Amino acid sequence: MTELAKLALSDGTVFTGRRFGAEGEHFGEVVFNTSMTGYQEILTDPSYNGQIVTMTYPMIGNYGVNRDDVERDRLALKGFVVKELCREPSSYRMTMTLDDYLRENGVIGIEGVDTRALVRRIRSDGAMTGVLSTIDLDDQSLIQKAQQSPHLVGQDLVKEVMPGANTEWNDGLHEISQSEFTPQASTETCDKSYHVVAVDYGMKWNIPRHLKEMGCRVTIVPGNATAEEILALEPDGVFLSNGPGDPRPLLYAVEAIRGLLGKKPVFGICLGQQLLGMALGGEIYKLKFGHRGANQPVLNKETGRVEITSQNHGFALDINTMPEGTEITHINLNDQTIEGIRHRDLKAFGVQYHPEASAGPHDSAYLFGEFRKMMAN
Ligand SMILES: NC(=O)CC[C@H](N)C(=O)O
Repeated sequence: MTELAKLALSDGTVFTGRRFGAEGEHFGEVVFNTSMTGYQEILTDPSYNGQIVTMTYPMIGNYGVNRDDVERDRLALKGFVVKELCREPSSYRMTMTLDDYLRENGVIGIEGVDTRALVRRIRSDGAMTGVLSTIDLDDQSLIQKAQQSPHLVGQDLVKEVMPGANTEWNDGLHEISQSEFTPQASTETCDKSYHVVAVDYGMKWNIPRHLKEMGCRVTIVPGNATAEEILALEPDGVFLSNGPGDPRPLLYAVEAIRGLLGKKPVFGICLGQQLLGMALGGEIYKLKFGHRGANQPVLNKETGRVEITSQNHGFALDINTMPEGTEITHINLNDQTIEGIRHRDLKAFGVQYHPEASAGPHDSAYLFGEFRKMMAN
């Protein structure tokens, strides 16, 4: 059994490292995440379907993995790249090492990569396709595969991660997040048990946990549910989830959202916001290398406050295409891109970042409360 692994990029760069996790070969869009912790939440976030994720923090795996910090029961990402894997993790919550976790879940890991050099390539040339392999270690062959692999743009990656049927969601937030840092949403109890239908394009579970914690009844429906199917459930509000890939091919979702606008309050997060923006008439473009991390500064234009946010996206709404009636409520302070929109008359709003955190700061958890207020009025 070989211990080596290689990551080849479509620009011809090859990184050699040591294998951990599963063996095999996968292609994906190579992206980077700047979070210092939260690797288990990142690994289980379905929005990484189709991507090979590089962690910029130099040591990963030091607290192992546990049963609770999961955003889904399946790993959708295509590979995991780290500078140094911690082989002697320690945490009272730990049930397994990261190495074993990736092996059990069939995800290839590579360690010993100069992640700073890799990130500089992605930052200067933009996100690109790569191939991660433990079975083919021939540079030229891997580069060729990276160049011939399909690009993530234009593909519907939601259909691979969305659920097949409706389900009820019953879990609140984990006890560990109920400390002195308790998210504001959980302190806002509903005066009545609002029924939220959550459209699942690959939803992170901390979102329905927040809604449940607030006292809502939560029904999860597949990402391809029609407006009629959603309205038949008689929701008080509709939530549009995060999800993987390019939003532009997801015309079935845009059509469903158009059928809901003006009839029910709508709240979207990340992909959900992008689809909401498209339904309102806005256009999407691909960012050069995206925002992925747990400390992205966002200006709330209404309050003037800066929220430190958790993010994971490679596409964005084009600020110049947002139609009349749609306000830009939040702006990214690093690159001035759209981070939040609202249409008052249609009772719809969305954010590009992740108020559910997991992992990340809880500055924006108030947005779940905003959704509750919208359902109340
Ligand atoms: N986390 C998400 O919902 C990501 C949205 C979309 N797939 C993007 O990359 O921009």
